Formats: sequence, C-alpha cells, structure tokens
Amino acid sequence: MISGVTAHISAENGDIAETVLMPGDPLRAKWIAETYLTDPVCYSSVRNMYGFTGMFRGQRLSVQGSGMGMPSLSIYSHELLESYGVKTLIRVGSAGALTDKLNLREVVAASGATSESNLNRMRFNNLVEYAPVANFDLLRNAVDIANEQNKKIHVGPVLSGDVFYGDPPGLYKKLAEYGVLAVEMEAAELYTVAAKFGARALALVTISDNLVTDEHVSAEERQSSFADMVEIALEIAIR
Ligand SMILES: O=P(O)(O)O[C@H]1O[C@H](CO)[C@@H](O)[C@H]1O
Ligand SMILES: O=c1cc[nH]c(=O)[nH]1
Repeated sequence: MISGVTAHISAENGDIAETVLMPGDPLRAKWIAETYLTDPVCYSSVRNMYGFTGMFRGQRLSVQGSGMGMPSLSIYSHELLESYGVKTLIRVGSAGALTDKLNLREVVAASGATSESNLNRMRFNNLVEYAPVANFDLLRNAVDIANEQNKKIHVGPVLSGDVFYGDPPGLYKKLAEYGVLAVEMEAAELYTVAAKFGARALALVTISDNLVTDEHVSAEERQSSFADMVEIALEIAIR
C-alpha cells in the first residue's frame, strides 16, 4: 500500500524517490543531499531524522537518516518500503574493523550480516537463524563501480551489533576467525526488512575505527572520509 505520511516520516505521496541512500546520521543525510544532489528538498524533519529528495545526474534520488541501531532503522526502512513505494535501499554507514587487514577509511560492502539481536529470533519464532544477505545485483555493481572509480572495496560479512560499547567477551575475535570483517549496527535488519518487502538492499560502510589496532578517524575527519563510499553508492543508485 502506497499511502504517504507515516508515524515517523512527514513526506507526501510521491515525495520520495524509488532509491534511497540511508546513513545512520541525519546530518550525514543533509551533507550528502547538499554536496551531491541538485535542488535537494527536505521532505521530512520529524524527530530531526532528515530526509531529502533531489537529482543526481538526471535521476531522482532520496537520502534518509535511519538513526542508530536496528530498532530505529527498522522503523524508517519499513515505512519507506510499505508507504512510499521505495524499491532500493543503500545504507552508507560507518563501522569498526575486526581485523588488522582493514585500514581506516576503506569501504566494505556487506555481503551478509550476522547479529546477536533478538529481532529475527522473534520474527521467525526461534525456529531458524535467518541469514540476512545483500542483493546480489547491488553488490556486484558496488564492486564494478569501485573498480571503475579506482577505489578499494572489501566484500564480506559484517556483524550488526546491538551494543556499541563493549565486545561481548571474545566475540569479535571469534567472528573475525570466521571471516566477519567489521562491526556496525544496522545491516542485518536492513537486509531482513528489504527481503520482507521484496525490495533490494545493500549496506556499504566506511571503516572509521579499527578495533584490533585501536586506530580511529577523528570526529572532524569522519564526514570527509565518507566521500568514497557515498560516491560508489550514488553511482549504484543510478545504474
Ligand atoms: O555511521 P552510522 O551509519 O550511524 O553507523 C554506525 O555508527 C553508529 C555508531 O556510532 C551506528 O549506527 C553504526 O552502525
Ligand atoms: O558500530 C560501530 C560503528 C563504528 N565503529 C564501531 O566501532 N562500531
């Protein structure tokens, strides 16, 4: 049902494009809209969780903040897909590397997302460990586009954690041994909600912290370090 105006987004029917970039931070949404889109219009500022629509190289695109953590992203992605006819969601987030093989500012495309969250246990009545995965076409485009743009991209699974402060004892090390590249807080729910609505989703993340080497991108540098990832995401969005 495409109805417009939901509990958390005040856009009218037709205000939001079919493809939406989703950063966690609403100010990153504003920065993306003002930096990359032509004639951006803010369609919602409910709870200061900004959403904008504008043009990128002749195509309509939207950018919507998701907030931090899966319950918040779940609300925004659900409303975009159910009430605004959105078909493609591309997360543009930050993450902490779980291996010293990833450098600060590098981009990871999350092929899948494991999580300690209870959301999918509830959804599937504890009967299965649902495996949230990226849309293959978006993932393939991410790799092709990064190569065309001469940008380094890593592809692999991430952890979508519920806890920012505190590694559940030994968990990060164990996950890294099983190939999990980085920890962020939304991809698993993004992939699951997109699957529920038959939509396409991909999570790209920029490494802002390395939890093994204890390196961190400074608060001032965080915005500019996102440019590579956002430029890949924008190209995916119009391809
Ligand atoms: O930079 P964003 O997109 O918010 O993503 C990461 O940053 C937040 C934690 O600081 C969490 O939302 C995590 O997933
Ligand atoms: O969830 C996140 C995001 C960035 N850096 C982290 O260490 N964790």
